[in-house]
Amino acid sequence: MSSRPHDPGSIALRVDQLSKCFHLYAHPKDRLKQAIVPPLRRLLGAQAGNYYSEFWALRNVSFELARGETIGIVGRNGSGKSTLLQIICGTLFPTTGQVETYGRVAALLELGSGFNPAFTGRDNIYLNAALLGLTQEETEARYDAIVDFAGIGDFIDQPVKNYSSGMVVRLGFAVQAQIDPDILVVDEALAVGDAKFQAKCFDRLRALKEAGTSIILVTHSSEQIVTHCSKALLLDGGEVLEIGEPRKVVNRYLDVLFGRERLISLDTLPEPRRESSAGDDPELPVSCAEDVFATHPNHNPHEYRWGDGTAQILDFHMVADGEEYPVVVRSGAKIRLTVSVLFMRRLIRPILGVTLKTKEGVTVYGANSETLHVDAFREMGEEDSVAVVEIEFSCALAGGDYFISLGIATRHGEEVVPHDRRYDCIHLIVGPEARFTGLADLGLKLQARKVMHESIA
Ligand SMILES: Nc1ncnc2c1ncn2[C@@H]1O[C@H](COP(=O)(O)OP(=O)(O)OP(=O)(O)O)[C@@H](O)[C@H]1O
Repeated sequence: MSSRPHDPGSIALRVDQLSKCFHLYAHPKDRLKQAIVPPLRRLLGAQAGNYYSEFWALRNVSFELARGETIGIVGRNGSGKSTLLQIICGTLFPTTGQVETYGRVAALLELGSGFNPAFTGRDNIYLNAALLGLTQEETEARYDAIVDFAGIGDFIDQPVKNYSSGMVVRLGFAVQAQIDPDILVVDEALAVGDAKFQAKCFDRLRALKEAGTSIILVTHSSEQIVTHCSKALLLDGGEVLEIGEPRKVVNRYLDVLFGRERLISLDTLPEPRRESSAGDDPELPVSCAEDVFATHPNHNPHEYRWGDGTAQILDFHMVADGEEYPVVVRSGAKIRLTVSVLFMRRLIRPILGVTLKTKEGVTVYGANSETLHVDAFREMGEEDSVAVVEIEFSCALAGGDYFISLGIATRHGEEVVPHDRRYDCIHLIVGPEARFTGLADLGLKLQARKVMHESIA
């Protein structure tokens, strides 16, 4: 681990081939044996065995972070996120590999990290700031801003042990974020604060980023990753599974969380059998025999598709205000989507899901045939049959780009088995709309009436 005051160009952090091995002891006494026996045996020239088993929490992790860049780190519980952060912050040593940081590193790692519970909030501010390398004068200059940001009122003169967990996080974030660090590490701690405080923290993170601070954000929230990060890294079993564009990494993370991992990719999905008993019905706007999904204008060529292929979403037809496959949709238009699903094998109680997201990946709406209690769809799934599904919704959205995802899955107990997931497969462009601001049209009604002075009297 090395920390340098000047950055070579624009790099704030370089993690190179980082690995961390923990020694696990089956019994506490094995730790003592390990400290004594192997060194003795080696001294006597004998072969020395070990009393522990090795556990690699991180393996060959490499990435770089530029100045002003925000990286989101995601992964299941136990995937190695905290271990990585601790090594970056210098509180844990790597087994092999290197971390180079350029400038002052501040970290909000866990509740109250760095706080002495017996001291008051005020004392802890000075203590923490000193640990982060600030002089007494520098801390005094920032003191009011820190207290103001934390917003914990008179509690600032109480010992930290009397604080609620939310108050500890507030003070912790206030100190770390007001000292203008070069690298700020935020580990899930923000999840403890209330929504208003979280919004305030993200405003502060935005200001820091603009001033050149690089941020490492560990969170289980996919939305935070796509909204706040310029890139993301997915850890699984201590290894980097994916790094790059946040939306892509988050999609992969969702696979890992909900889908047992990607089973069959788009390129290797088995060809639908053309002799499907359903055949093609000229009365239907969608094909029931061939996968022609990608031939339509609204198809997104960058869709992310995976599943085990035992059911396949073959085709879609979209109409908005009577126009087929519209280039631009009017805000408020009625959209009708017809989708065909081919069951290659018998599936019990299939579920069809629909999600609509902004281009940044924020979910606007999501529902499926189970949550909507569409009993008719539960009965589908006979081998070689095709289900044709009609979906209708009102496009009450602000102008902009949106993506629709479709998915077909079944449930085996708690586990969801994905058969064909087509993330972001349909691109929807909503035309500009001046009636409202924000994301969705809630149909707000505003009425006014004039009340004359006489009628008040
Ligand atoms: N000191 C330790 N000794 C032994 N094993 C450890 C130690 N610290 C962490 N581990 C193990 O290393 C793995 C990675 O742990 P880590 O806390 O980094 O995961 P994480 O991704 O942060 O998980 P979470 O999302 O639950 O916080 C886990 O299997 C954990 O049990």
